Amino acid sequence: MSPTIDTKTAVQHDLPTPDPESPLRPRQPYRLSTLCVTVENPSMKDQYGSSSVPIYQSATFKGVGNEYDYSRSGNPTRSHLEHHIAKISSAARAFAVSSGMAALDVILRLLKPGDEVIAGDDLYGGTNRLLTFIRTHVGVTVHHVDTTDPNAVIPFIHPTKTAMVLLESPTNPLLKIADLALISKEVKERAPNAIVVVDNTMMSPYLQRPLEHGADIVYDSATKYLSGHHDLMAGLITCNRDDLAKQIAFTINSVGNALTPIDCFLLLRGVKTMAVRMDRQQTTAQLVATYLHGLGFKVHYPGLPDHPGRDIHQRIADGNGAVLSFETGDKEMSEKIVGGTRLWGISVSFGCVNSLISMPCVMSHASIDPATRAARGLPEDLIRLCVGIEDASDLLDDLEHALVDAGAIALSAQQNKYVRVQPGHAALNKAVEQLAVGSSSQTVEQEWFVSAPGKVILFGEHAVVHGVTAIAAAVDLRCYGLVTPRNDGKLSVRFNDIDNFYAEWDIESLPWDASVVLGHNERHPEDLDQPLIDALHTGPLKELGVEKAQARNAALAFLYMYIKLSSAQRPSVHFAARSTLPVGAGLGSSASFSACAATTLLLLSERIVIPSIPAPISADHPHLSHHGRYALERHSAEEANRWAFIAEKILHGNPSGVDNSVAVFGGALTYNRPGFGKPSGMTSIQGFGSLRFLLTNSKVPRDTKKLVAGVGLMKQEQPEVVGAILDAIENISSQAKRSLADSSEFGRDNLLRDLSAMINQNHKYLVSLGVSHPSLEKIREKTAAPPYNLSTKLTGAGGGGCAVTLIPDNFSDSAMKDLLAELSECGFDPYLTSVGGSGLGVLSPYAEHRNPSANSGVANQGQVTPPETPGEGAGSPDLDNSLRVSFEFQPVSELSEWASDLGTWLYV
Ligand SMILES: Nc1ncnc2c1ncn2[C@@H]1O[C@H](COP(=O)(O)OP(=O)(O)OP(=O)(O)O)[C@@H](O)[C@H]1O
Ligand SMILES: C[C@@](O)(CCO)CC(=O)[O-]
Repeated sequence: MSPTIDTKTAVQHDLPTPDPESPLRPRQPYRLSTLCVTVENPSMKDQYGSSSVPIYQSATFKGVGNEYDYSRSGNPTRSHLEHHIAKISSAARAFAVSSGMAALDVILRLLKPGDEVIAGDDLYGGTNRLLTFIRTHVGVTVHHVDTTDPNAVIPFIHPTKTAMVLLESPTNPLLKIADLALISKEVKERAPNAIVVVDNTMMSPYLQRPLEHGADIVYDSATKYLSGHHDLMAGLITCNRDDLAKQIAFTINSVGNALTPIDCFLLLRGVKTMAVRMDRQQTTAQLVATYLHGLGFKVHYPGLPDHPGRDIHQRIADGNGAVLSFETGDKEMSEKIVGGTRLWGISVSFGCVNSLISMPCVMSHASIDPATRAARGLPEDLIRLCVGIEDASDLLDDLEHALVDAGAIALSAQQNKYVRVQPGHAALNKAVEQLAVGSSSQTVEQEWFVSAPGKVILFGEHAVVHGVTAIAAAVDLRCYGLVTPRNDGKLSVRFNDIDNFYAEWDIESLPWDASVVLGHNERHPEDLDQPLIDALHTGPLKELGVEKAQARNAALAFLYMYIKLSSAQRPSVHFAARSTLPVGAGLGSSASFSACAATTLLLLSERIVIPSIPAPISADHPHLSHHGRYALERHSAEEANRWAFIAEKILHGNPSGVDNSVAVFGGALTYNRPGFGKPSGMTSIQGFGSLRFLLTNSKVPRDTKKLVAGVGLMKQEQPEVVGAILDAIENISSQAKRSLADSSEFGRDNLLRDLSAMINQNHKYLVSLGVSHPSLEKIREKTAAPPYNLSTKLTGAGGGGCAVTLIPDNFSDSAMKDLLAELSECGFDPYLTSVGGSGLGVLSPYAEHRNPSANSGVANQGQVTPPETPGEGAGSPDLDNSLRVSFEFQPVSELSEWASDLGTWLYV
């Protein structure tokens, strides 16, 4: 028969040491976190077995000679609490009073006139105030000494006069450590009648139990960690000595400051979660202390390796607590930081589940006069942080914002992190970010060369703006972006493809003040910063007339991102963009331009970084597999895509995001815009790469922004008609997605036949949306005519631009030649393209990856014209080694080959 456990007997076992279950396997005493949550008092069983201690909200109790008669003297809820507190404090007796100060008051009433008290010099302001009162009103002498140094205490210990030594460890707010054990021992030896009293509020019994280290009385402001929610005031006194307990009980009863029943209940409830709260709070406190310390602030926290007294603390306490303080070196700056946080509440006190920030000298310690504060080494600029249970990242983020806003830290481009701004430079704040060697903009040493593909949309253009699935793929035509240092305080751009446009600006003349500054890790909000756009139009772009709309828009997108991404460094650079794509022809030139501009600026501001070169697996194993594909990290690609989308918003008005996603991620994908109540994002399609397409540029200029807006208006005016068209296009995209996914089962011929039919169908719907053009219809007509019999649709925004024609596998070379000739005769530009290639790429910055034999100089020297604008590029320190001239003057037909010859490209 298996042994049965007599639960009734088990329940009656007193805590914390239940009887052993067997002599061979003795049970351990419960750990403190178990004790905290286990509120049981075997001698006070509840008559109904209530799970939580009832509130005996009664001033009096009936009867004579019973245990309770009047709540000032005793109350059952309070007895429960006191029993529980004694249990978790290694104490024989505990008393609950109305506040921490009430607890100290009760303790100080043990003193008589003529007694001497030794107290710390870094005490809580309230403690200090009460000590001053008893000094002046009771005739007690108080010696304030540095209790963190036992040698400073010893000379003040008088064998008969010293009646009390008042200690606190760690001290508040400087977190100084007192060796409670050593001082208790010294006091006992030198003044046997003196009592050692410890204020344990900073630690709570969970982390430190000074009675175990020789203290006679310990008190806690239970308003702090014990209750944990700043919803009650309470003080606790614990001791192991009967004589002291009797006197304390007498005082509490006489004075009438015992804790009320409801507060006893709340406090008991709080204590149950104390261990989990404190664990979380001190873990985060360690992170915060490490963060501030890493920035270069003087931080006071026993968890830091260089904290004085750390070893002593570790011997006495079980943790470092959740209060820390740090110095900024400037009181005004500290005030700004304290006022600048949102999550950290400005409040006195500590120990709450919510994080608090304060300046002790103007708040909790304001009752100590400034001279005394100075004498005790309490810095006026000290900020105290009391860490709560919020998400650590949110707390750090909030603090970082406040530090940045107050000018206490600034972004270091070299180190790619925030660093402390030395006090005195604080007033420069924003300017500090611009501080550079010799000029207000930062010196840049490196060139960055990037590229991104254009795209062809096979199904779903326009409809994708309104939530329909689009299917698109990267084409083998790309935009290239090159950023070159100038270092003369100027910023310049050249857009070769747009009338060889060139402009330059003094960096300081840019409208910095119009921009809402983003933190280093902060995302751009969904909406564009319209005041910045307006300021760019009326400022740096003012000179450009309406006829330069294309260049104006491209410059606007670039300057907008430059201001948003570079406000900390303001690098003096030249940005050049060139494309092998036709600009404004529906092949996503704007998205690939946007991806290039965004990526160069992200690299310059070090918001994205190129991963270090992996060690070769073996001498003959190449560093980079897949021709550099997947060498750029996913999160860098996502960041580049987010910023490319911002630029697209400037260029396009209401982009769906499909173009920039293809420009960054490459390949072929289905794309759904978020915000339409269905799954959004992209999925890659494998079968697309084998398809052949002919792209024919009608060369009819059009404006994507206007075309997209036109469809939007039509949808507003005829919601049902447009809604039905959108549904039909969704059907086509979904079917195409399935066919492409199943192409192996489905059969190649069937796939091509189906796709052809869907291309024709999709085009018809685009015609009904009003985005075709006679030139596009002519291309369709030519390609559909015998002997070609091909299917063609507009691609991209339509209204002109390009048409895409699907080329079946069996389409002969001679037919292709004829078709190309025919289209060219009509004045169109046909391109045979392959799709599904790489997305965003960065020319590897590592010397090992550069091709030493590459002709980085100008191809076909004879054809090259040197820069026309006098002085243009004068700021470039080292044009000989720069790619700039070669890049800008390379014939477009050779651009792609020249770029790939330069070295290894790292792709998304
Ligand atoms: N190489 C480039 N240099 C500078 N700006 C460029 C370049 N390529 C594109 N742009 C900018 O993008 C604009 C073209 O965007 P638009 O959306 O009209 O065409 P697209 O992106 O080629 O077509 P779609 O969006 O239909 O695919 C240009 O007017 C210019 O502002
Ligand atoms: C017309 C459109 O669908 C494609 C432009 O290339 C617009 C967009 O998706 O942003």
